[in-house]
Amino acid sequence: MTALTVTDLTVLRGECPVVDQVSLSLQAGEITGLIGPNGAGKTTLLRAILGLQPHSGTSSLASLPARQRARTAAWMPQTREIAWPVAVETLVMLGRVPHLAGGAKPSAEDRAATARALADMALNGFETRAATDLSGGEQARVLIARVLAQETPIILADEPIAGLDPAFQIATMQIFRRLADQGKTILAALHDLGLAARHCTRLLLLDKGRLVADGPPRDVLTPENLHRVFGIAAHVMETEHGLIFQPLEITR
Ligand SMILES: Nc1ncnc2c1ncn2[C@@H]1O[C@H](COP(=O)(O)OP(=O)(O)OP(=O)(O)O)[C@@H](O)[C@H]1O
Repeated sequence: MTALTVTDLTVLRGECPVVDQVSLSLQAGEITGLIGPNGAGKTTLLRAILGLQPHSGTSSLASLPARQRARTAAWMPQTREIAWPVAVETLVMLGRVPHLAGGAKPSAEDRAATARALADMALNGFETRAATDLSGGEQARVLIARVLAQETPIILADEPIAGLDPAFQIATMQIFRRLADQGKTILAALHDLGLAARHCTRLLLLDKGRLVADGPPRDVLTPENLHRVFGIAAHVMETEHGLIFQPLEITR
């Protein structure tokens, strides 16, 4: 089942397209990594897909009314600023806002979804702590928990594992995988090509705003693409643990 359709999406900064006629569709059950070098347009593309960025072309998500969009897609931005010393549980509960009728108090289901999300990110015991007092990685886990609590069919995340230690990076990718196996659709911008290779079912490779490759990780992480787009060579190997990717050297 198609969960998201994007057609000819273009974002201009001045005269210059930073997202250039991107078309794609994502299916339910896919965990897709959006990869590309710094400045390739990953954040801009995700924001345009969500309707947060002026664009031409169409995104099936951007065209939804705001409340329906918030019930359809959860968004984890790259900037992780938590402005207020709000309790962790309260912050995660904010993910339930799209599900509440105006002015309504959280229901038992809202509390259960919040508890599940806190447990998924190993935040039991953190509930009453001020989110601003946590470490950077702990704050990232709180913000992922808020996304999980939203329980939307689609999750868009910009560098969700940046700043997490290796165990939480793997745990987060495994949670995304579990959600995809339940029929949800995950699109995450990722710089760690090793985790992208191992955990994503599909990779979208963006270069200078253009989608230059789209397919299973082994078909996208080719020596040609790695040299042309990232300027690196890497060791890519099928193993019993899945595809292993190790960057080796700069090629230009
Ligand atoms: N507010 C802005 N004004 C002008 N140009 C911008 C603005 N935000 C981003 N850009 C430019 O748009 C291009 C794409 O930026 P974007 O943040 O989407 O890239 P990215 O692939 O997410 O990069 P990174 O991996 O470094 O996070 C870059 O050249 C960037 O300099």
